[in-house]
Amino acid sequence: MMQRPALVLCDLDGTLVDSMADLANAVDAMMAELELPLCGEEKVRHWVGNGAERLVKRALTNDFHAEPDADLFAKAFPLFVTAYAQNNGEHSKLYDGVMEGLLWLQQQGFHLGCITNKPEQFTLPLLEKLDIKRFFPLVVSGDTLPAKKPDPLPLLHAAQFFGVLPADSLFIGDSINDVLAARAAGFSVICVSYGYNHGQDIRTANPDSVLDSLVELTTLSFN
Ligand SMILES: O=C(O)COP(=O)(O)O
Ligand SMILES: [Mg+2]
Repeated sequence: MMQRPALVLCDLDGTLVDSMADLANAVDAMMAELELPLCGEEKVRHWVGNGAERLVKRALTNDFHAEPDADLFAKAFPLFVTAYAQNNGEHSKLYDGVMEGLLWLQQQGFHLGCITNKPEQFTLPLLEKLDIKRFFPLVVSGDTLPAKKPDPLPLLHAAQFFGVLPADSLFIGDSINDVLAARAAGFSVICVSYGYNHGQDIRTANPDSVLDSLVELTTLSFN
């Protein structure tokens, strides 16, 4: 049984929102403009999770870790930003159970925040469009602070913002980056089974618990 948290932070892409179609379309709009081979949703799905710059680098190199030519990246990145600014939210939707889960978290009286590696210019319109911005008094995006997940900084910042100890805090995410950030920050961590974890089963990252839907939050019992 998990200790009752005072603060619950939620990841965005792959946890609350299925944003894959829009992300993949924006990546492929960039690739098309560069006259490079299109990537498609299946590859892009495995590349999401470390922010927009890393996503673009993975697309340009067709590799998870490689660095593209600096001039190519400098040309490509603004193309991605323009394309995603245009289609952000077009085909993105909340996963089943998210609204019920968020309403329950709110009813419990937990402090709530959203911590994403997505750049702020995309995060805020997407939260607004899907009508979930209202749940989160604090939103920390990938470029809000000097470091993003898997660095613990955004989580520690949120704990400090609300005046809550990390030991009384819970992170809900979908990827190894979320688990690593939560562990480094001293948070508990619950993961969803359906998100984007670079093609790996999130159970291999050993979160405290795995849920198939956020509606299952309503059945958790806390100490
Ligand atoms: O933009 C990304 O790489 C993923 O964002 P997330 O942290 O909301 O999953
Ligand atoms: Mg995610």
